[in-house]
Amino acid sequence: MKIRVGFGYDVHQLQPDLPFWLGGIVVPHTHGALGHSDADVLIHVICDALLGAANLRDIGFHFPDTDPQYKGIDSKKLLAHTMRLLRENGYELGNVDSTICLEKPKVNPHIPAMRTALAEVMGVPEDDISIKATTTEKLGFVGRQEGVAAYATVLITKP
Ligand SMILES: Nc1ccn([C@@H]2O[C@H](COP(=O)(O)O)[C@@H](O)[C@H]2O)c(=O)n1
Ligand SMILES: C[C@@]1(CO)OP(=O)(O)OP(=O)(O)OC[C@H]1O
Repeated sequence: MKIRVGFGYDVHQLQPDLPFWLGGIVVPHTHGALGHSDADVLIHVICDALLGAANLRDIGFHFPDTDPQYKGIDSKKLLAHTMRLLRENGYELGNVDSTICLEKPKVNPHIPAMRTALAEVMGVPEDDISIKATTTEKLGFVGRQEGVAAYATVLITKP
């Protein structure tokens, strides 16, 4: 069996009065993430980690932010498409581990709903998706609440 790993990193600005899409759900907050899509930074890093693991370039290659068809798109659709690409190339997901870097709000109460949403889109058990969160102790752009960052690592397998 072939086993490969992939890694993803992404950042989005936070702006007032936008819906805060994160992990496939809307997290109640005064600010939301700004992007060409719905700016779901957690989904974007999972897509990038999956694409990287299969050596299939990155999210901007498959879904360019110059293409109007992706304007405001629900990132769950990008994740579903990424999983199709992965499976077409003979891979299946082993597991995802991820970290959201965000000063406020606390996202811990929302992590179960994010795992449920992502597992459904990806067609995998919830147990295969780990989501963690950390502040940056008020340091940097995350600490100043100017942005949200995320990291993901995935393992994929091919029989
Ligand atoms: N936006 C966040 C940030 C953190 N958490 C949870 O709080 C714990 C402590 O965070 P520190 O940055 O102070 O280490 C962290 O382990 C998370 O469980 C959160 O829910 N939402
Ligand atoms: C998802 C895409 C496409 O709508 O747009 P953004 O929401 O700006 O996200 P980013 O992670 O900057 O890059 C990928 C883009 O191509």
